Amino acid sequence: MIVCIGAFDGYHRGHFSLFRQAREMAARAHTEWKIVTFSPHPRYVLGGLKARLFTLEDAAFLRRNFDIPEPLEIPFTREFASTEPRLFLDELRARLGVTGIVVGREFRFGRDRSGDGEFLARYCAERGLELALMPQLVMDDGIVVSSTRVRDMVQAGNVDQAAELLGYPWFLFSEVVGGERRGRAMGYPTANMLPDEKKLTPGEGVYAGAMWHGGRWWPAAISVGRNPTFLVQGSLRIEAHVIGFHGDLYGRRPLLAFLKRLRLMTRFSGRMSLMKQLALDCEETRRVFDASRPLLKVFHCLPSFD
Ligand SMILES: Cc1cc2nc3c(=O)[nH]c(=O)nc-3n(C[C@H](O)[C@H](O)[C@H](O)COP(=O)(O)O)c2cc1C
Ligand SMILES: Nc1ncnc2c1ncn2[C@@H]1O[C@H](COP(=O)(O)OP(=O)(O)O)[C@@H](O)[C@H]1O
Repeated sequence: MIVCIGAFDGYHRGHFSLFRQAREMAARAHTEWKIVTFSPHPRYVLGGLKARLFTLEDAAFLRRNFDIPEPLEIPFTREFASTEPRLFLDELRARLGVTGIVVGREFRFGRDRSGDGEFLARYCAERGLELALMPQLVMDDGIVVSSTRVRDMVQAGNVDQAAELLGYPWFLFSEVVGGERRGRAMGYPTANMLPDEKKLTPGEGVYAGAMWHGGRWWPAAISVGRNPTFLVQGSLRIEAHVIGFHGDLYGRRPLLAFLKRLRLMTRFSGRMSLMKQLALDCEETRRVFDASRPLLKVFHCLPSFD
């Protein structure tokens, strides 16, 4: 068994290069490969990580889509974090029959983060295990691909940049719940997406996006904000006007993909000026949606209903 060890908050282009390597090593050795990961996310337990890029449901969808085998999820606690690296690997070998290891070069694990590349090289050489220490992937513009970087981009509203690092648009699955029913009266009904507190929220603003519903993609103009035109201290909401759609979404759990931020949230003088702007937002959303069709094709394993 070839194991690919890491924290994995969803999967980005850097992870995919690790998986390619693991797949190749497994094929050469006529064996299988598997991700070994930790749950909850180590940085959530040790501090620093408040919200994830992707929920466990999102990650399961990504694995189906990208043909990634079911991972081994090791319960992560503070005690576990101080396991001797050698002990951790001895147990993993006994459990899975490990013949090779693939990790990112910057990966550290175990007591005092002493399980580093140097340790792994020694451990593997002494036991005849194959080891691949993969360098961090760097984009053409010099940006280093990492989950932290993608999280920062999504939180800053730079979802188009995030998509470049991920290899697919950042998305969420969430239940559609009722709102104040103002949208319909303006001619722009919006599906209110129930936020998941474990998942991060994109920066406030208006986005061009796409919703997968009823077996097809729809262009969706998305608002992430507190409805400042109508409310003084509204709560943060994610809502999507699905362009060209007429029907009921309450109680559904569609996938909403974020393609590009179009503008910041604005407090308009009234509903007429907001409606004028919404028409422009929808026009721009259609344009971005049409240009993003190749990116959406990356998702080829979508549910036929939701
Ligand atoms: C594409 C889009 C852009 C929006 N932009 C703004 C905005 O700039 N300012 C604002 O106050 N509300 C904005 N909204 C939110 C509307 O105020 C909100 O959809 C409306 O109040 C309906 O609320 P309801 O779902 O509770 O009926 C936007 C909504 C959409 C779909
Ligand atoms: N094109 C559309 N985009 C989004 N939701 C739509 C659309 N057409 C119909 N709907 C339905 O209308 C609801 C939103 O209407 P809206 O008046 O904004 O009500 P609410 O305030 O309850 O969200 C959605 O949840 C969905 O069921």
